[in-house]
Amino acid sequence: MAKAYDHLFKLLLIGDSGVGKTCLIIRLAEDSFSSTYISTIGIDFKIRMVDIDGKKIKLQVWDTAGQERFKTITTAYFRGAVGIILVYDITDEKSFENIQNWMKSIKENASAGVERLLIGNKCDMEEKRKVQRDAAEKLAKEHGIRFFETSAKSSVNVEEAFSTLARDILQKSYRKAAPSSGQPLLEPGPPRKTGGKCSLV
Ligand SMILES: Nc1nc2c(ncn2[C@@H]2O[C@H](COP(=O)(O)OP(=O)(O)OP(=O)(O)O)[C@@H](O)[C@H]2O)c(=O)[nH]1
Repeated sequence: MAKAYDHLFKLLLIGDSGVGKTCLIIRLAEDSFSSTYISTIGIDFKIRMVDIDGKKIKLQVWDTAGQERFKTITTAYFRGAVGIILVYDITDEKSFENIQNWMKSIKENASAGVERLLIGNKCDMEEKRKVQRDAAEKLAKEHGIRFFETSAKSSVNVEEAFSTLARDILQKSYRKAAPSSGQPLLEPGPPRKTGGKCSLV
């Protein structure tokens, strides 16, 4: 029987409580949204298949609890992830400031070559914006990672963010498999600058 997928990528979403991690995963896996807030207890995951450059990728997306009291449990899952998405809420300055702490936590707990991506969620709430796009772009650049503004509610950039991360991981795995060539074996993905535009801005 043919294998159902070519690669399995374990991804992890981290960020303060209430920024929309669960909603982003539900948008990705089920294409739905609920405004009822049920804080995640511990950790959970959902599956989504994506097709990247003709490869079937099974994304196993882990949802962590943002609350401080679950930190010991959630950081234990960092090590197994090949990709980590750091999420803040564009209407919540504190959640953006805390991205630095989440970065530190990745350094302390995740595997060395883990691929990271920054998301500013809730970009449908432009009138309540507290975090300017420029500031987030600058932070992403400093860390050499990509940045997207998303809305789990309005389904803006959610697919794009996850697909881009999956593509970057895939490219990296091919480079690793053929280190002597120094070239990716697949077509290169989009340019490495920060990407994504909240179309509702
Ligand atoms: N307007 C708007 N609200 C959102 C969006 N994403 C999430 N929310 C709302 O924000 C609240 C928190 O969302 P969750 O996805 O539960 O947040 P979380 O980051 O998983 O929170 P913890 O589980 O406590 O870590 C809920 O009321 C959601 O409906 C979005 O893109 N736009």
